[in-house]
Amino acid sequence: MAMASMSFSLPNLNLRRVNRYSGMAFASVNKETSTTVGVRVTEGEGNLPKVVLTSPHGSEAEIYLFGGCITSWKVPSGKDLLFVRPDAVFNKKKPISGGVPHCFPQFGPGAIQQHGFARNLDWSVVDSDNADGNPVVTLLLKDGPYSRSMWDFGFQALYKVILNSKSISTELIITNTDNKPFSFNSALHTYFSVSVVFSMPSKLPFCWSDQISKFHCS
Ligand SMILES: O=P(O)(O)OC[C@H]1O[C@@H](O)[C@H](O)[C@@H](O)[C@@H]1O
Repeated sequence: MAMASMSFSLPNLNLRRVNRYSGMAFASVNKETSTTVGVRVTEGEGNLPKVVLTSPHGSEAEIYLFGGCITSWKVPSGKDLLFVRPDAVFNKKKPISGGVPHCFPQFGPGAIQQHGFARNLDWSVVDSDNADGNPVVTLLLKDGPYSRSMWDFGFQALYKVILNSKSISTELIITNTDNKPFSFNSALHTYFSVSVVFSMPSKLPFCWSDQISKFHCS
C-alpha cells in the first residue's frame, strides 16, 4: 500500500465547530443526491456527475467523477484558486484539462498513455462524511478491462478530498490487490489560477521544465 497526501492552505479564517455526520452520496444521479451535510452529487458540464463540497465557512469545491478531478476550489470571497483551460472538454473523450488531474500509474510519457489512465476513467463515490463541519468525500478507482489492457495489475485507489475551513486536503491510497508486485508513479498535476503581469526581456533565455527529467531553454 502506498499513501500520499497534499494540502493547500488559505490565510486565517474563523473556525466553527459543528456536529459530525457521515453517510454516502452516490454517483448515479438524475438530479441531485445528498445524504451528508455539505456533500452532494449533481450534474456538471457535459451532464457529467460531479461532487460538490460546501463548507459552512464559505468555501466550495467541485470534483468530477470522470478522472476524479477537482475542477474548482472557491474560497469564501468567491475566488476560484484553480484553473480549468478554456478549451477543456467534458465529454470523456479527453481528460479534463485543468483543476487537479491525477497522473497514475505513470507520470508523463512512457509505456502507456501520457500521465496514465486514472484521469480518463470514472471514479465512484464510496464514502462521504462531515467532520466538524468539514465536508469529506472518498472516491474509488479499481482496475478493469480498460486499465488491464495497458497495465495488467489489480489495484485499488482511494482518493479522499477534505474541504477544511482554510484549506483543501487530499489523500491518495494505492493498494496492490494483485498477487504480483508492481511499481507506479502518482502525481496531482494541479493547475492554479494566477494573475501575473510581466514582460520577458528578449535577450534572456526562456527556460522551462517539461517533464521530471527534462529541462529546456530557448
Ligand atoms: O496535455 P496533457 O496530456 O493533458 O498533459 C498536461 C501537461 O503535462 C505536462 O507534464 C507536460 O509537460 C505538458 O506538456 C502537458 O501539456
